[in-house]
Order: sequence, then C-alpha cells, then structure tokens
Amino acid sequence: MVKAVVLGAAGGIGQPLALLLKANPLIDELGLFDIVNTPGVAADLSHISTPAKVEGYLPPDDGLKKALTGSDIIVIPAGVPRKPGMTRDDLFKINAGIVRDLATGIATTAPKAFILVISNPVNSTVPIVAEVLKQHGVFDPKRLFGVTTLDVVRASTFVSEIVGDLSLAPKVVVPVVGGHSGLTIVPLLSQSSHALPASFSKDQLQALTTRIQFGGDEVVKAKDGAGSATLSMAYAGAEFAVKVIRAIKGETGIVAPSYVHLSADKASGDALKKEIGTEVEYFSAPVLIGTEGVVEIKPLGTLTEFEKGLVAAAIPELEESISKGTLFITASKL
Ligand SMILES: NC(=O)C1=CN([C@@H]2O[C@H](COP(=O)(O)OP(=O)(O)OC[C@H]3O[C@@H](n4cnc5c(N)ncnc54)[C@H](O)[C@@H]3O)[C@@H](O)[C@H]2O)C=CC1
Ligand SMILES: O=C([O-])CC(=O)C(=O)O
Repeated sequence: MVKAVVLGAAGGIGQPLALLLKANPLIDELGLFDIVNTPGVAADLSHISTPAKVEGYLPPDDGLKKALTGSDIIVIPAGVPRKPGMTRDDLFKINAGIVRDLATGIATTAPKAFILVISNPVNSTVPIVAEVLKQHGVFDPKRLFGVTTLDVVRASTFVSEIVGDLSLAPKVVVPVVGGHSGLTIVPLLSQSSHALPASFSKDQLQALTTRIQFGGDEVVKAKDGAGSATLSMAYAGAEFAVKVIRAIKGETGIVAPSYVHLSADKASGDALKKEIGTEVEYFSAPVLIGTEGVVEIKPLGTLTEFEKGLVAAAIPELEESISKGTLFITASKL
C-alpha cells in the first residue's frame, strides 16, 4: 500500500501533479490538501479509472492531519510563484511560513514519510523543513528531498534540441548539481550522456549553461504575470516522486537528482564536501535511493575548469540561502 499526499494540491503545479500521480498504478491512495478547492479537484480525479483512492482535504476539521495520516510520500508544491522581475528568494517572505506550518503537521502526524519539497526558494525551504523536524526530534536526512528534477529535465531537453533530435530528450542524461536557483544551478555538460557537437564553441557552452540556470525565468517571462512553470514542474515532480515510490517498494539501483542534507549518507556526503572544498550542509547531486531513503550521494566526478568555476560561484549564494532557511526556524525559537 502506498499513500501519496500533495500539499498545495489545488494550485498550478498541484493539480497536474495530482493528475500524474493518480494516473500511476503504483499509488493506492492519494490525499490532496490545500487551503482551497481540493474537494472539487479530488472529485474530478476520482472518476479516473486507476487504482488510487482520492480524497480532498481543507484546513477545517483537522484536514491537514487527516490528509497526512498514514502517508508514505508527501510532495509539497504549496506557496506563491514568481512574477516577472522577482527572484526565487523574493518568495521567502510568504513561502517560508507556509512550509514551516506544513512541516510542523508532518512532524507530528507523519514523521516517517518521505518529504519532497517543491516550494521555492528550495535552497531555503528544505533547511526550513529539516529544522522543524529537528525541533520535533524526528529529522531523518535520508527522507528529505528538495526537488531539482526540473533542472535536469530542462538540461535533457535543451541538449537534445542542440543535438538536433528531440526524440532523444527522454534518454539524454545531464547531471545538474548545486541548488535550485540561478547561479546555484550547475549543469555538468561535459558529462552529458549525448555529446554536444564538436563544433560547439565556448560561447555556445556558456549560453546553454545560462539557459539551464535561468530556464525558470524563460517561463515566468512568457507567462507574463500569470505565474511560473507548472506543467513541466508537475511532470518533473511526478517523475521524481515515482522514482522514490519504486525505491520504497524495493526496486534497487534507483538514482535521481535531489537537493539533500549531506549527512543523509555520511561517507558519501563527506566525500562530496571534500570534492567541492567546503562544509556546505545541503547540495543537489544524483542520489541513490533505497527502501529507507538516501543510500549514497554520488560524487561530481571529473569537472572541466569551466564547471569548477560554476561550482565555486554557486557556493556563496547556496550557503546564504541555507543559513537564511535554518535561521528562520532556529532564531524564532530563541
Ligand atoms: N522546485 C521547482 O523546480 C519549482 C518550484 N516551483 C514553486 O512551486 C510553488 C507553487 O507554484 P504554483 O503551483 O505555480 O503556485 P500556485 O499559486 O498556482 O499554487 C500554489 C497552491 O498552494 C496553495 N497554498 C497556499 N498556502 C497553502 C497552505 N498553507 N497549505 C496548503 N496549500 C497552500 C494555494 O492555495 C495554491 O493552490 C511556488 O513556490 C513555485 O515557485 C515552481 C516551479 C518549479
Ligand atoms: O522559476 C521559478 O520561479 C519556478 C522554478 O523554480 C522553475 O521553473 O525552475
């Protein structure tokens, strides 16, 4: 039995994500929580002829607690999205409190569940969840994941466009490491499973790197005030969630990119810190996932000088965002 729960399920990401999860036969129960509209979304999805039993919950009558009870995997796309001119960090003011409150519900009702955080700024919201769980004495770094899959999905798509064959997109694998915001998004294009054309110049490499780093801005601009990526994010979020579910169910060898606490596996986390040359607490990298969560954080491997520069440039912003998220919880306790 697998119960999946979406917090923020009536939103731009939440609805198509719930659809993709409902369509997946690995899920037996799907709980949908939001501050609005979940009864309608749940009624609609419940007519789809797949096994998952769908239930919608709202805040009154302990809705969050009821949604979370018995959950194995919780995906969080709750919170406000960007408008043109905003950075992801500009969302902190509103989203930090939303994520804190949802994490408190998880800590008290479903402390063993796998938690997948989509709400931005991911570089800070994941530390917020971790600190709330720590305060309740239930933090297990193996079970907390920041969802960075969209960066990897974009990299696959953009590389296959350049290779000139979009039909390759599902097969192209490009590691994207670091965090999930601007310069903290570090594509390792030298490790792309499908090589870029030999004629690909340094300028083109810089342009492609920038496009992956700022892919979110492309969508924010095109949506012109109506929000940020929702459909591609739902696709990416479902892809990651389904990998986690397959791992929970005992499938071995599942590797997926994620932003994790580097204590999730001490040996490989320490090795990664050594590789990047800092004591940063969280970092996104391909992660081997098993029935109990993170098994191993994969090393970055051989980097080009250009990529080493990208990693070095990512660290200060990453550290600042991590400490902002951490302090949001620890300082309010004082
Ligand atoms: N990790 C990633 O790669 C990506 C993250 N995002 C982020 O995902 C978040 C959601 O984006 P959208 O779905 O486009 O926004 P949206 O505004 O369409 O939906 C957000 C939903 O959250 C709900 N919500 C607000 N407060 C809540 C609470 N306390 N409890 C439960 N639900 C609550 C709202 O009612 C709304 O239905 C944003 O922070 C956005 O920046 C977006 C794209 C990619
Ligand atoms: O750009 C945004 O604000 C939403 C997001 O995280 C993305 O699309 O990668």
